[in-house]
Amino acid sequence: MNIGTIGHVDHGKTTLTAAITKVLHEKSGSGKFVDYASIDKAPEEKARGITISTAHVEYETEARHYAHVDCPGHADYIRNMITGAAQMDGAIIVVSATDGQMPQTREHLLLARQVGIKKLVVFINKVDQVDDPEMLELVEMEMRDLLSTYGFDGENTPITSGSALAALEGRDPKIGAEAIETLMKSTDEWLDLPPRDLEKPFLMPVEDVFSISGRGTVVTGRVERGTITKGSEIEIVGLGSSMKTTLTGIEMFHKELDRGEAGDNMGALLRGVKREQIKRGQVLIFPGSIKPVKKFQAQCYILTKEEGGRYSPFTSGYRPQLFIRTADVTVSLSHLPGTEDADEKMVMPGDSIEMVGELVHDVALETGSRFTLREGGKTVGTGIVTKLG
Ligand SMILES: Nc1nc2c(ncn2[C@@H]2O[C@H](COP(=O)(O)OP(=O)(O)OP(=O)(O)O)[C@@H](O)[C@H]2O)c(=O)[nH]1
Ligand SMILES: [Mg+2]
Repeated sequence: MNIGTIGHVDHGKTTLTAAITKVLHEKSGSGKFVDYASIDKAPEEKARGITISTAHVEYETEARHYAHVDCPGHADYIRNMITGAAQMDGAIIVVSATDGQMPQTREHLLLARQVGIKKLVVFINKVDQVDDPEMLELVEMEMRDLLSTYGFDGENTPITSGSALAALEGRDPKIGAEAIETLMKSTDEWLDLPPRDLEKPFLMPVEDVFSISGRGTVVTGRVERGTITKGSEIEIVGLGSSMKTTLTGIEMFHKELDRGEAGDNMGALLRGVKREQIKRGQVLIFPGSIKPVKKFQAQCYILTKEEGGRYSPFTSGYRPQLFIRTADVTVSLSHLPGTEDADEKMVMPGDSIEMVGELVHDVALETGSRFTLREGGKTVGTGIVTKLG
């Protein structure tokens, strides 16, 4: 399962990450201890044209194997969560007992919600610095309220209090190692495993279309999710046209097969479809599983000029190209309904902002779909769909 630490700057995300690897390693001998310094000098990676620093560590409880992401700074969290550079199926939100919730606590919760994280666990950190038990209760109560405000189950979300630093330094086991064990037990029990790609409805983006004489039309692409068998009904949607047909053949590496699945590069032979009726950018799907749309809302991150993005701000009506899977369609971006001074309000490079998008052709989008915005051959932003229509 993919998880990560999120929360306000300095609240102890990296210390906690190191502490988890230490406590779990010492408890069972599995995994390996990754110290603070090696997590904090996170390597850079490139996702959707944006450079992000993310540290990946792995550890194991009795129940699960976790791949865990920790980012060095707030901007990296924003970019990571919007681009999905490192996916999180669940998260540990870290909040310092000395400060309580802070602006980035709220911002990360909102983003977590928008990227489709359904459940979180809470770690109230630095309890070694708080003597007043009422203070802890207050932080906990406020966190429950805040979780509910952002659409999580505030009432039942497990909250663990402890000290990541004590655990890392091997002292005060009650607030140290034992608290980490309680926290990990709560992640095992509360966070749900995501559905595997294979279990989702079939989807394959159209990369190329060929006409093979005597056989018909073949579409090539990489299956994004689900499985498909020869003879299945499928639907081809997006870019202004949609139709149903039968998949009469599956070909991989010049071999005829009966079945294809997520990750496969395949050629799909389609019954009664002409080459001109299909184009790159459409998707083959399990019939009815996605309705293509023109209008949507999305949380967008606009690159700074240092990141290779725009030098200047833009206003409502800005029209970059939206790239998703193999599709490339012009989109008009505007502020959400009800935004004050929506006509003049500027979006600056470096902003993370929710906007309305209107595409010139419909595209197979879902909440959680990720896309890139480009202009004049360079990436200017990235986004994740939060709402359709
Ligand atoms: N007293 C005390 N200090 C802690 C505890 N956990 C972390 N700290 C200290 O708090 C500071 C920030 O910890 P980090 O783990 O770097 O915090 P972070 O959330 O990763 O910070 P950023 O990545 O910069 O957002 C460091 O000086 C830690 O040693 C704790 O349980 N008790
Ligand atoms: Mg950190």
